[in-house]
Amino acid sequence: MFNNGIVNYENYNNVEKNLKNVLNLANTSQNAKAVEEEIYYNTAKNVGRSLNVTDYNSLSEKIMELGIGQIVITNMSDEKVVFRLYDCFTCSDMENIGKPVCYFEAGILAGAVSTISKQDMDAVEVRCNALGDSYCEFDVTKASGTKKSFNDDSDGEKTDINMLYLTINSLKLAKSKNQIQSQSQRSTQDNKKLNDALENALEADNFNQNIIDSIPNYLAVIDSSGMVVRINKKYQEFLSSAFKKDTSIISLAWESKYLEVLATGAPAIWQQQISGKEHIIFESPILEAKAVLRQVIPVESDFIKLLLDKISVLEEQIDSKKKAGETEHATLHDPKVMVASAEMIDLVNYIKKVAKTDASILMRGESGTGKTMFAEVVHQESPRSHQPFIYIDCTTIPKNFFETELFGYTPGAFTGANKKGKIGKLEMAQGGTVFLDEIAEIPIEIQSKLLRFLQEKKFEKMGAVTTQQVDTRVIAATSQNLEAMIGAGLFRKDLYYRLNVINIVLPPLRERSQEIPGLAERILLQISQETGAAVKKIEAAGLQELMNYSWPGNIRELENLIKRLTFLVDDPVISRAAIEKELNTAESLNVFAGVAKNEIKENEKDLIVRVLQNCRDNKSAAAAKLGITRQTLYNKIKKYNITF
Ligand SMILES: Nc1ncnc2c1ncn2[C@@H]1O[C@H](COP(=O)(O)OP(=O)(O)OP(=O)(O)O)[C@@H](O)[C@H]1O
Repeated sequence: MFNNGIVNYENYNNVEKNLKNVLNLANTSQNAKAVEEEIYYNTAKNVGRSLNVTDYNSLSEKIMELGIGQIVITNMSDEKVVFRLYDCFTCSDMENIGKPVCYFEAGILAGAVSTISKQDMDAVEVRCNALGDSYCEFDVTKASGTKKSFNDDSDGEKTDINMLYLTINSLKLAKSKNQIQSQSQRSTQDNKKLNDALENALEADNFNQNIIDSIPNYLAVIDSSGMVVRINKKYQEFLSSAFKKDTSIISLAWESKYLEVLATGAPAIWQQQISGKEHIIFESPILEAKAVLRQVIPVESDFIKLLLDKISVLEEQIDSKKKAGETEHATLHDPKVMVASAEMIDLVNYIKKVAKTDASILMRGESGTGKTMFAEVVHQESPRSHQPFIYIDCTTIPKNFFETELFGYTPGAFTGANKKGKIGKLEMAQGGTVFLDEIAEIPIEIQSKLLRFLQEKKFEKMGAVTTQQVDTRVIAATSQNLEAMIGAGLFRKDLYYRLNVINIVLPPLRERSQEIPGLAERILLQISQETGAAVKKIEAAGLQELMNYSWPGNIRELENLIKRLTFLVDDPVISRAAIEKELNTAESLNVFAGVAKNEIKENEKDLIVRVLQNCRDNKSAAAAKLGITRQTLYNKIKKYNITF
């Protein structure tokens, strides 16, 4: 037993012993490490089963979604499936240690293939980064019956699944924490995803006390005032006296970073010696509940040692990059694409991975954040890159023309139709990619036809009696709130789910202001390459000014502003004063208006309000600056319920 926050490691061993007993493995001839690997393997196998994947495509997507890596099947028969796993979650950063270590991944694949093939399968890892290979390879074959699993025990299975999900989520959080240079640079999008994942894992079981009790880590929930409002059995066992709900962490003498975690929304992870043994303390936010989930994980198992090794490798990498003062770039085929923050590098690496699949993609983000540019990146990075990429701006197609634009028509399909008929854009892009920009504009009647195309790759031209099949990948983009449109009956839910197989959210520039210096530098370089003039620089205080600005027009607006400044400023260095002036003057509003004219989208209301304020509510002046008619401005004021 312990006090002053000192954890007695013996109890963790007891928990582990119990687990081993459940598995009936403790008395076998296998050594302790093998037993532990077996536990993780079997636990992961049950998770693999519970993924309920029905085919290898969905398995591939699921593996990617869980952040485990990217699988490729290299051999498949009734007896055996061989998987290669790239970017393996466990071992991708490891050096050769002479033995395979990915029993986690092996278990997940074994479980998932068991579900798909409807027979019990086991996986053996034959290649691994930890064996000196550059990827992992798993042979998944019919189970011999020697390995144990929890299949017959549904409660056990559920418990394992929760344990594994929590562990995976913890690892992901720990990993991402260490991959990012500072908390301030941390992507809100990532934070949200990770937080959601954790919350889902918890909420799925209503944070049931039985479940937290079954987790062999010490677990507690701390509320925003520092009260420990929940604690699991394992943790309780370490306290010198019985735990009473709502005890403050100070009185328990726990070192906690709950205040920092709640303030930043980012998890805190550190290592601490407790009772002479190393432990990982991991505190992550449960934002909805304004609470912090604290886990104490003994650093005794090989599993945690592997994690720590990985963390230190990542830390070293980050340090050396910082020292070198480099900005890491994800290499892309298109040199125009600028990626200048850790967050965007992660996103680009993800885009490169999903590009290799055929799944539909939904790009989301405000106008000017790069949806079109990154849709092209997906195409260029995909095996379809030598086939057409066709851009369709759905805002420019009249309602009645959507069907013929997308699907085409046969000769004489309607009065006035072209005698030769018309090939639709989906057919034109055969073998390639169609990018549907502002998909929310597609009328609901056409949405069902598009849905069928996404499901079956089949459609009928207008007026046709035969069905056609074409192999075209669809990428869609929207700056609209599709969920609200579904609620209003304007967008089909099934189409939304179908498109949303892969969801890429491009954050607005104001949320990635640390990218601005890098972006500005590259824009200046690009201008110099285009004009042949010397590359200009921006004064440091000027960059700060750019970083503080809210960029309603995002990167497009930044590009326009910098282009304008390079023409206006003769000096080789663009000063803060020039930037300030440009951001504030009527000219900058005109640039802004140039942006606005093309971008009457989600941030339109904000834009109109700002321009109206700048024009002191003079609607004629505001309409002129926005590049729209007075009547259109009135319509929009009414539409958005703008009051003065
Ligand atoms: N990462 C980037 N690197 C370089 N240029 C970029 C980047 N992201 C966006 N841009 C540039 O910003 C401008 C706007 O990008 P893009 O047209 O792709 O945005 P969008 O989200 O599709 O906008 P809209 O919704 O208005 O169609 C383009 O000129 C594009 O080249």
